[in-house]
Amino acid sequence: MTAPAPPAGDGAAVRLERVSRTFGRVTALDEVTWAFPRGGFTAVMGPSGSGKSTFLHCASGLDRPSGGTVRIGGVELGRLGEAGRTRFRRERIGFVFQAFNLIPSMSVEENIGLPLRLAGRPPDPRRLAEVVARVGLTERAGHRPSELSGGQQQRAAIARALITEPEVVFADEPTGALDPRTARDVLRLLREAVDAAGRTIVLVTHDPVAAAWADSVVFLDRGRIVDELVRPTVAGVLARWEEL
Ligand SMILES: Nc1ncnc2c1ncn2[C@@H]1O[C@H](COP(=O)(O)OP(=O)(O)OP(=O)(O)O)[C@@H](O)[C@H]1O
Repeated sequence: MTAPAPPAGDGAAVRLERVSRTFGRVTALDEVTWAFPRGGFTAVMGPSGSGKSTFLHCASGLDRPSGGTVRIGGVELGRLGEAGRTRFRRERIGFVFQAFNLIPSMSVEENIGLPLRLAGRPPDPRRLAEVVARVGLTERAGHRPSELSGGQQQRAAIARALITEPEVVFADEPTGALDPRTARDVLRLLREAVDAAGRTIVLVTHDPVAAAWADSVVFLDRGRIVDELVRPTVAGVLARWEEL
């Protein structure tokens, strides 16, 4: 199945055309064609081994597909060399992982400002303070990640992912290590980034509660997108999940 394709170039933040990834004789992604709308929040779900991580790696330029094309903000990633892709990821894509991946020796504020410093654009202190405040970490700005709770660390990681105003944020099980209440705060932040700032988010998750925060859920099975649920509810996601 294919997405109702938005107009070429503009309506889609991320566009995959017949993207495949094979590992030896295993086909982890099988000609996936999909367009992720700009300013949309999409969850990607599927059983273990269905290809979610492979999808995330190929769609975000962390890995090169065996076939097909990925375009982000109109740039075809396959045309960039290794160094070009690294730079593109750093400057135009945000990542949030289950394990937070903050740098232990840096303060919260330094971690959040890091992508801008790496891009040679030292953060304006006022804007940095605003971003820190938006994720509720003003009191913790000078602390090290180890001094923060898991939820606070993930909020810092989200601020770090958003600070470059990326084309798209890829979040890989961002609530996997959090209790349900803390998870809800993190999901609310992602939702706000879409609703208030127009960001585009692709969330890979096993969790129907997390998926129900998205505008739509796409289901992967054996390396293919097999269904989409628009305006998902937890019950709706669970019902569809049962059928996979
Ligand atoms: N580096 C690799 N080498 C060989 N096979 C791989 C590699 N990465 C993934 N695969 C295979 O590709 C398929 C899809 O794996 P993938 O990790 O993308 O699934 P997933 O949906 O993310 O699974 P999970 O939910 O368990 O993390 C599986 O059959 C997996 O064994």
